[in-house]
Amino acid sequence: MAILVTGGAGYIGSHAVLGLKRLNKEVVVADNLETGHKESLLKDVPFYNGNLKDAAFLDRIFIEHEIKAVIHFAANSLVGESMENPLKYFDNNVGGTLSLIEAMNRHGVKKIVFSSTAAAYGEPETVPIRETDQTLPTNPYGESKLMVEKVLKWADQAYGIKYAVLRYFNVAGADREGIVGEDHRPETHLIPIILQVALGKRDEIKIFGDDYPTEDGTCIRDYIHVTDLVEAHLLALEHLDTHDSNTFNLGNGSGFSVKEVIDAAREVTGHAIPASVEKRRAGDPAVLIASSDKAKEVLGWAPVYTDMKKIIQTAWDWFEKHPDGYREGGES
Ligand SMILES: NC(=O)c1ccc[n+]([C@@H]2O[C@H](COP(=O)([O-])OP(=O)(O)OC[C@H]3O[C@@H](n4cnc5c(N)ncnc54)[C@H](O)[C@@H]3O)[C@@H](O)[C@H]2O)c1
Ligand SMILES: O=c1ccn([C@@H]2O[C@H](COP(=O)(O)OP(=O)(O)O[C@H]3O[C@H](CO)[C@H](O)[C@H](O)[C@H]3O)[C@@H](O)[C@H]2O)c(=O)[nH]1
Repeated sequence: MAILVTGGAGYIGSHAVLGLKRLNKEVVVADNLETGHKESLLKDVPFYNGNLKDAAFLDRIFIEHEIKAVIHFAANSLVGESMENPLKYFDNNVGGTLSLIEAMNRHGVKKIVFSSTAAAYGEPETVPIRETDQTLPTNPYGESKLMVEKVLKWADQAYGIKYAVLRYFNVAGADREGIVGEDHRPETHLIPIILQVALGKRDEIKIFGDDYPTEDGTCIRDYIHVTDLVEAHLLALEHLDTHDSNTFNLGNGSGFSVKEVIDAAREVTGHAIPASVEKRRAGDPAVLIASSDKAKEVLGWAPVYTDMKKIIQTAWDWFEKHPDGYREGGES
C-alpha cells in the first residue's frame, strides 16, 4: 500500500517524500514539474510526470499502485501572481484538486492530507490565530485554498473521503542532511532571499515596510521548519485511521519580525547582509502568528526547530552546498 504525494518534486513535497522513505513507507510521486525539480526526486521512488487535471494520468497511477492515502501539495502558491492571474489559481488549485478527489473516489481511496495556508484567514482579527477564527482571504491564492477546504468537507459527506486540512504559516529551512532543500523560481520567500544576499547572489535584502504597528516596524511572521511540518503530515495521516476529518494550523506559535530574521541570518552566516527599506508589499498583514495548540493536543505534534537560528542554519547548510539550487548555472 503506497502513499501518493502530489507536488512531490516541490520544496515541501520533496521533504515529505524523504520523511516517508526514512520510515520505509512506499511512496509514489505525481508532479508536472511546473515549479518542482526532477533533481529533487529520490531514485527509488516511482515518479509520474503529469498534470492532476488529467484524469487518465491519475487513473494510471491509481491502477498501477495500490494507493491507500494522498498527501496533496501540488498547487500554485505565489500570492502576487494570483492577484494578477486569479483564474490560473482557481483552475490549477481548485480544478486540480477536484480532478484528484474524483480519481480518489473512482479508485476507492479514502484519505487525504491537504496543504492549506495562513492566507485562508486573511487579515487576522486577533493573534495567535485559531482554526475557528474567521476566514476572509485577501488574495485569490488564499481563496483557492479555502475553496478546496470547502470542497473537501462535502466530499467527505458524500463519498466518505476523510481529510486533514493543514494550514501552514511560513515554512522554512531544509533537510538536516541536505538531501533536499528549497529552490523556488522566482524566489519570493524572505529567508532564502536573505541567504542569497549572504551568498553574494543579491546585493541586499529589501525590507518591505518598516512602518507597521510592530515593535521594530517590520512584519511579524511565524516560521515553521519544513521537517517539523512534514512530521505533522505523518501524524495527521495516522490520525485519520481512527478519527474524523479535521483542520489544523501549523506554526511555531511565536513571531519574528523581518529585522529579527535578518539579524539571525547575520549571526548564522557571519555575513553583513546589507538591508534597505522599501515600501510595503501589497496585501501583507502586520502580524501572522499561529496557535498550533490543536495540532499539539489532538495529533501529539511537537515541533523540534523552535529556534530561528537553527531553522536558518539548516537552510544555510543547503544553500552553501547548492548555491545555484538544483540546477547548475541557476536557470530553471
Ligand atoms: N512554502 C510555504 O511557505 C507554504 C505556506 C503555506 C502553504 N503552502 C502550500 O504548500 C504546498 C507546497 O508548497 P511548496 O512551497 O513546496 O511549493 P512548490 O511550488 O515548491 O511545490 C508545488 C509542486 O506542485 C507541482 N504542481 C503544481 N501544480 C500541479 C499540477 N496541476 N499537477 C501536478 N503537479 C503540480 C509543482 O511542479 C511543484 O513541484 C502548496 O500547496 C502551497 O500552497 C506553502
Ligand atoms: O524580499 C523580501 C521578502 C519578504 N519580505 C517580508 O518578509 C515577510 C515574510 O514574507 P514571505 O514572502 O517569506 O512570506 P509570506 O508571509 O508573504 O507568505 C507565507 O504565508 C502566506 C500566507 O499568508 C502564504 O502561505 C505563502 O506561501 C507563505 O510563504 C513578509 O512580511 C514580507 O513582506 C521582505 O521584507 N523582503
